Amino acid sequence: MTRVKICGLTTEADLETVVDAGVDAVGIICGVSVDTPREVSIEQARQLVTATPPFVTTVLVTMPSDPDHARELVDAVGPDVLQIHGGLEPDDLDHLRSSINAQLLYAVDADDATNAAAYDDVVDALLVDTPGEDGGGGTGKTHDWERTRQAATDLESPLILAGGLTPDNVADAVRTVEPFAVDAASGVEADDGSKDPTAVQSFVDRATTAHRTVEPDSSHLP
Ligand SMILES: O=C(O)c1ccccc1N[C@@H]1O[C@H](COP(=O)(O)O)[C@@H](O)[C@H]1O
Repeated sequence: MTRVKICGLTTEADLETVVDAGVDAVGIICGVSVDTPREVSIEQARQLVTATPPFVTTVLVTMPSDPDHARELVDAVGPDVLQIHGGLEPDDLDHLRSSINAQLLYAVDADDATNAAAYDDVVDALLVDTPGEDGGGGTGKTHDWERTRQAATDLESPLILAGGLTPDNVADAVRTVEPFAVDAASGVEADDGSKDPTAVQSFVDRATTAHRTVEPDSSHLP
């Protein structure tokens, strides 16, 4: 079954919303070089990680200036997984992975998914996203899922599909790409930026049942 991560929690109310909906992982954004309403302070990130119940994976999403910066954030926040967006080289990630007490996930640009192979051996999972020009995520933009599916066939690492996923398109995305997991930030938010309970529940339900959903057969209709 496809796993679900919901990203960009900023409050304990968001945490409760997504945990109640049955997510597998929660994303907390801290230390990014782009302007985003989803970024929290190190202290808030640590509190959200601490408040997360057992059996829910905590993911620290960051854009470190260098591997030392990433290590400091992991030590301060204590997540289960570190998700890196931005320009670290495979060698940097290889060293980083062996020196942190967390698994490592690297976000690759869907426009450059062939580049993912260079990172395949040095991370625990690859996330394919539709980043902005500044390299950050949370753009709410989808990409060519067929191309991502093709790129994924050559990869050993579990693939996490991100970029513009919503309750309306996630089932189609799962059936097209067949990812290990899906990840959404902006597509499940209310107007005030909080995680919308109805949208989050619908996203989880549709992502996890996508392969069971049979499209209505209209071939017999005139
Ligand atoms: O969400 C952000 O603001 C963000 C900022 C900087 C790096 C990553 C960010 N979010 C990640 O972007 C993708 C997809 O977001 P969306 O669903 O298109 O809004 C997701 O992996 C988030 O973890």
